[in-house]
Amino acid sequence: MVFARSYIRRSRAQSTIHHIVDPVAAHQALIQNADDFANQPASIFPASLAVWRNGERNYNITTADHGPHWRALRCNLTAHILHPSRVASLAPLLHEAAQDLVADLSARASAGGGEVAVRVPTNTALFGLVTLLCFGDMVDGQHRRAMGRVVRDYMHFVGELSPRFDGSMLSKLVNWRAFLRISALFDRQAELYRPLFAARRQSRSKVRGGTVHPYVDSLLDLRIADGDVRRALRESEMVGLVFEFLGAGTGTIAACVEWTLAHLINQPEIQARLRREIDDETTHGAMLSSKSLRSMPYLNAVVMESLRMHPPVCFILRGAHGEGAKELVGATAMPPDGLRVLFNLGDIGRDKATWTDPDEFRPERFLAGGEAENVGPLPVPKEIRMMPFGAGHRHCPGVGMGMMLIKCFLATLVGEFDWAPAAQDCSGGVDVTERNGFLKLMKKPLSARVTRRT
Ligand code: HEM
Repeated sequence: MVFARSYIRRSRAQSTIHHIVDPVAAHQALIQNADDFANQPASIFPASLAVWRNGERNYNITTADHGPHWRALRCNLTAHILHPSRVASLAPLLHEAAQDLVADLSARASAGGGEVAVRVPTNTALFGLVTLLCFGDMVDGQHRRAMGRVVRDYMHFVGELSPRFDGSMLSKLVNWRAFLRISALFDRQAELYRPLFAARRQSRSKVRGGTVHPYVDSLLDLRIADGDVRRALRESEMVGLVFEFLGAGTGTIAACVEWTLAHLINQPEIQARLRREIDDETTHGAMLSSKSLRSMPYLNAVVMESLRMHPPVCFILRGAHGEGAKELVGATAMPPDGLRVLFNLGDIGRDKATWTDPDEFRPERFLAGGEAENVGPLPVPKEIRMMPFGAGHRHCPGVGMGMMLIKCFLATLVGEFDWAPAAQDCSGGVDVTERNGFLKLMKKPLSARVTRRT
């Protein structure tokens, strides 16, 4: 009986989630008390799903505890594929992927009377690019589509499950079907990636004349400390890391592109101003270098405003320890696994005390003289005003590549097409209602009327 009562108390404390919805509290937690807020809670979804059936933990960077193992994995990513010099040299590949998307949208528009759905083709183009960055050019179309389906289904099921899952045992039992489905997807990814690991182990042929250094090569070469020895990564660890890479670099960017186009359709004067900047920077259809993409202030302002209003990752969940954390969230006890603290990135970006008319899409606020002139994609140590890429020790390592991809795709799409509402949206404008799941997506996926510019 005593055991039962203490178990109930413990599981209640563990399933309580403390919500942080304003930038000041987020700053106190993630910057001022960064060490206390450096982990994901061990027991909660999706970390709990990271345990394979054989009991081996499927660590990736997101689920690894703050410490030497996490540092080694994260440094491997940032020192190789995400190193700023490598990212800058990828401009031709990004241009190629964006041009493939233009061709795909043109074909779809011709077949669809001038109207296109944006989400699926954008995701497809991005997935092709991240697959190339991950494995090189040995993945054929069929294999790539199968991998894309697994990533998409995973995000769908996790998005469905997240709102009704609180990490408790009861919740696991109630949702056992969803757990089995997700577990089957883990098995499927392993099946799909293993032959590619083997092929890359056998031959390290140059990819695109040496411009691309596949992520998987760096994983094969990596040696991590394990007790007294240094060892190679296990295949199951590589599967988790590859899956993280493919997922992180696709849906988030596609979501931001879709949200931004929706606002540009609703506010044609902003679309026209952005197009003028693009036309001034490049001749029609020519490649934009990474330097050009960085030096277009209005493009940057449009992307920042979109990320402020609709951060593609809706929430960050942290497992917090320490007295500072307890005080900050007003908890009376510290559960053995730590406190669960959820940061709502959407609410933080629309905080009324921080932003003027936060629900208005107004890119000008990010230009010189605007209220957010100095705000960048990552918070500065002094304050947080928005945090679409997170903050603190675990901020997104893909911020540089993410910003460059979003800008490249948007500049290409706005330079190549005029964007107008689809027939169904002509009177009321595009509906920008949000749906929070694994990602913050448009509740009604964007369809638009596109006209190719000549
Ligand atoms: C628009 C694009 C992207 C957005 C909005 C985004 C957003 C985020 C956010 C909010 C986090 C959690 C940060 C935190 O806990 O403080 C995160 C983590 C992460 N992101 Fe991104 N991300 C994007 C693109 C990318 C790309 C392109 C990659 C790599 C290819 C990437 C890899 C990761 C990884 C590995 C983590 C885990 C970091 C850790 O726990 O140490 N992301 N991202």
